[in-house]
Amino acid sequence: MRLIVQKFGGSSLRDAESVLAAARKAIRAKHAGYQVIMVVSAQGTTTDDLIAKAAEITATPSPREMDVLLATGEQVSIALTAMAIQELGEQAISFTGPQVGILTDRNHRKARIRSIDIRRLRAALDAGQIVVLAGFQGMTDEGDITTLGRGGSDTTAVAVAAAMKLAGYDVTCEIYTDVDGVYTSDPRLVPDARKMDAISYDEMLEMASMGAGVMHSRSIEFAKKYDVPLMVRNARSDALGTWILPEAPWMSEFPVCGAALAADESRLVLEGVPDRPGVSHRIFSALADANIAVDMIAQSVGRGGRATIGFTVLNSELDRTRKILMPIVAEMGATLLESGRVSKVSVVGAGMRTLAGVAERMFSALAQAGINIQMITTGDIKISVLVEENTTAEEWATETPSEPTKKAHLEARKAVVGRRALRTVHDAFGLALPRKGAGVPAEPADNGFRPRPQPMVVHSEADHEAAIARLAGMEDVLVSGVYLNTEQCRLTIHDLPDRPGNCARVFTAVAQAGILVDMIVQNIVAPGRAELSFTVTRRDYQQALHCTEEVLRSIDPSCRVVGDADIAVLYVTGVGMRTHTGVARTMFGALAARQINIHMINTSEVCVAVVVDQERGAEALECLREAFRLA
Ligand SMILES: Nc1ncnc2c1ncn2[C@@H]1O[C@H](COP(=O)(O)OP(=O)(O)O)[C@@H](O)[C@H]1O
Ligand SMILES: N[C@@H](CC(=O)OP(=O)(O)O)C(=O)O
Repeated sequence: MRLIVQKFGGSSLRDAESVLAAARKAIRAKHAGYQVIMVVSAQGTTTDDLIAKAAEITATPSPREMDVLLATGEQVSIALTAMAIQELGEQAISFTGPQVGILTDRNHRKARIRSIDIRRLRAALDAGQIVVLAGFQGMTDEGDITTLGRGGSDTTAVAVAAAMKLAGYDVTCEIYTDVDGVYTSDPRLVPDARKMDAISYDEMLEMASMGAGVMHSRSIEFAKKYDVPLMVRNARSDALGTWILPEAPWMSEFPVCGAALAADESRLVLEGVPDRPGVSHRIFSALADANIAVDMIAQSVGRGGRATIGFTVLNSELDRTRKILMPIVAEMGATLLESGRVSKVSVVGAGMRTLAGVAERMFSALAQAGINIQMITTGDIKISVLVEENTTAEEWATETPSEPTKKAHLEARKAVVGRRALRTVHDAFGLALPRKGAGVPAEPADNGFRPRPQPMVVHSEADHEAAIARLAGMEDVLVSGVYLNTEQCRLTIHDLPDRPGNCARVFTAVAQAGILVDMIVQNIVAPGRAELSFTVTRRDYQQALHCTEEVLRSIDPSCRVVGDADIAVLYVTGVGMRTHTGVARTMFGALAARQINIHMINTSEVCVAVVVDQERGAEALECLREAFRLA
């Protein structure tokens, strides 16, 4: 049986008229021959309003009671939506998450789904009902209500779609929102952003985790893991939206497919950390134990037995992070420093793996716009930079919109430097121009429904079986591989003056020599001085050293580059690598247990990479395979 799961976000359920419009879409799908499950969020800004109500009572609400409170928003929506469908003459039934057995762990406010019991959903569908299910919520084994983290209704929708797919349904999942699809950047912040026709799971995963709030990143993990056909589209039109697909060859033709801004992170710097095995593990496992996801990590190359580690966490986790790290920092004889407000701007694209010059283009554009970069990290298919927000309250006060707006969108508007940086990189990569995948005029809607283009990656039977076996722990992390690369060499520039344009000059010189740079880590290690490390292939090593030395002479003769040809890079790949705090913990823990020192770290949603001494590379590979139970 063909089943469609339609998720409607709060922005598409603001008022009675939009609830009725959503109901009509579901009815139309049913009349087109589909069974329909609607997953709905709380109306408009309800969740923000509920959080504000709690804040009027207490600054430290109990997480359990917060979940009881927040889950009410979605309960209002399911009842109203079911009534709307009935009013329009169709049968509908509403369910909360607990009513259909959405079981989660006990992490209130950011619970992860463990399993879904689809029996009640199936019975209602078989009885001809349109099912209206509350997004964002579940319950623990003990029957306590939990919520899945902000934006979590997307995850409910895709998880339900995945569960139904594994039960044999032919499923498509549509995410209805207030824009036409996934754009090259947030269209509220970049007016000339373009709608994409398709984007790969990995690209969307990185975009979402880098701040593209149109999708909840964990929902993409499910879609990728269970190969759920997924389209983001507009609740107010029939135009085809954006397919989220397995990667297709044409996607690598462009170095960058999109750019994103995150304005809700804080940067912390640990200075004078002992440079020895186990230290990263000690720090990041303490945060992982408290379920704090660390975003960018830039660990500088140690000097004199001490290293600097810079990293970012969500603003909402700052106090907890500080509290956890204080005793550890004191014990290590290190110092914990905090930056002021920062914004993170990232570019994402599958083509980055093979096309040279992406870093150069990004950094040059920012330098030309006079924007200084505080920190840089790269992933397999993304580059992120951190910029300082030095704006005054008056600068952003004028930006406050008149209509009720989600707090997350207001935060992004306050990021004056971040927005300027976002537009700058969007322009630098020509993302506003028509191109394959983002520029073909919208096709006429085919009654609003259209099967997904053929997946370009064929999944083996074994993958399928493995996926089914994992349904019991639906949101358990899926580490798919560990790889060793001994063909990379590292270059480190010490004491690079921290001024706009210096990174750009280094990477321009390297790109002009046609050299592809892999990992990049930049960190401010002393006032006014940055440390910049990057890796290139062995073949390009001598030439990269030579051009870097040359360009440094013109930047500042006192700074120098040090090369290391005896390194090994280890990559752990999969989905949800960053948000599942346990991945970094397992990885750093396994290396620490073998006394293998980590020289560089890079994290992204699809890959965690570390640099170790080459002579320990094979051993590190073996111990990580063991740690992640990979044959
Ligand atoms: N790359 C992007 N493409 C489209 N929209 C984006 C992107 N990045 C951020 N957004 C923002 O996401 C918003 C939709 O998310 P949200 O307001 O949470 O909707 P919903 O209530 O439907 O979940 C859009 O209005 C847009 O401003
Ligand atoms: N209502 C929840 C869950 C959600 O997913 O909402 P939306 O689909 O409107 O982003 C929130 O605001 O976080």
